[in-house]
Amino acid sequence: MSGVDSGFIELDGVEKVFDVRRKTGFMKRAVRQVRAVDAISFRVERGEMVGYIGPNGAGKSTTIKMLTGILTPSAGRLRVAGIDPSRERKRLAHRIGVVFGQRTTLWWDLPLLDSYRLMHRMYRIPDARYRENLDRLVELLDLGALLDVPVRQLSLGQRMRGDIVAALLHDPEVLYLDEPTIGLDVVSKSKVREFLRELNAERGTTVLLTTHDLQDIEQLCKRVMVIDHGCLMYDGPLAGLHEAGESERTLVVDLERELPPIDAPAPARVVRVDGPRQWLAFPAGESAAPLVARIAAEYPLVDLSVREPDIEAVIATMYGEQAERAIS
Ligand SMILES: Nc1ncnc2c1ncn2[C@@H]1O[C@H](COP(=O)(O)OP(=O)(O)OP(=O)(O)O)[C@@H](O)[C@H]1O
Repeated sequence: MSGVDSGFIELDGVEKVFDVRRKTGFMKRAVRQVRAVDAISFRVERGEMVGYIGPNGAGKSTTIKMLTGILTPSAGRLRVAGIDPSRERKRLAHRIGVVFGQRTTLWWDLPLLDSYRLMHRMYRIPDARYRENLDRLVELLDLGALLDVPVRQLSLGQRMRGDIVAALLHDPEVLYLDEPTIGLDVVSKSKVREFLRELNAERGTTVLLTTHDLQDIEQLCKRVMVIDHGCLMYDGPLAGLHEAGESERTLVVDLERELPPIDAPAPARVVRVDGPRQWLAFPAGESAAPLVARIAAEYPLVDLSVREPDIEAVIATMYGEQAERAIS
């Protein structure tokens, strides 16, 4: 695939409409159409790591299913590495890896290693490459001690790391991750994120990441796309999304003792005080560092943490603003 403005993943006016049949009476059925993806166009270049986010039912999974060839678009043009996924699903399967956070592609009753052996054969991975990839991935994801454990006995975080290895054994050029950190504890989340960063930096793997956790995006993706009601609402850096959504992060500060509200530089401000604990809201697009430095210098600080806004709230604000602009 060549061409100056051709991306590695390309969508042009892609749509997916589902016919949903509903029983309305004896022998009567009504057909309702659900437009899950509505004329979406974007390009992702080779080696990019992009967040694909949106509220429940927005159309994320439907897009990923079209990108893997599981679903055929109702309209539009879609290419991954120059391949039309729904026409050449098998050929594409050798070039992509998929991880669904909520489901496993591993065999539930088999030890991890047996699942990997099956993938070795299924993907016809050359022996030397399989061995090399397995050794490297197992080491990077710290799974050495778990290879003989049946998948059903693994914790969620271990299973997720096991799934990531499975998705990468055949050296895919592109990896789709659907909620890869959902339900994981802080340590497992950071292991998965660190691994993905390294994979992208060292191997140049193109990554499309679906998540409800804005920290996944913040720590991994320079670019984020927001989809809602099947439409692409935003495509740009995360900071821009925060500006568009005017979202705020919260700095939770624990002081040595109860004190009057902290005198914070605007637009940061105290939004709640409870004994020695105070909550300060500040624009999510800005760094917390200057605010933290000032508080640390002027107040008897014991501890602090930063809370992220949730995606639903950011998108709801974006929507509210668009609706207001449309009315005025
Ligand atoms: N096979 C199907 N038949 C009918 N409607 C469907 C089908 N698959 C998805 N939909 C509908 O299409 C819309 C988009 O669903 P999709 O699963 O792509 O959303 P999502 O963004 O992945 O949501 P979530 O975050 O909840 O996984 C929803 O309204 C959903 O009910």
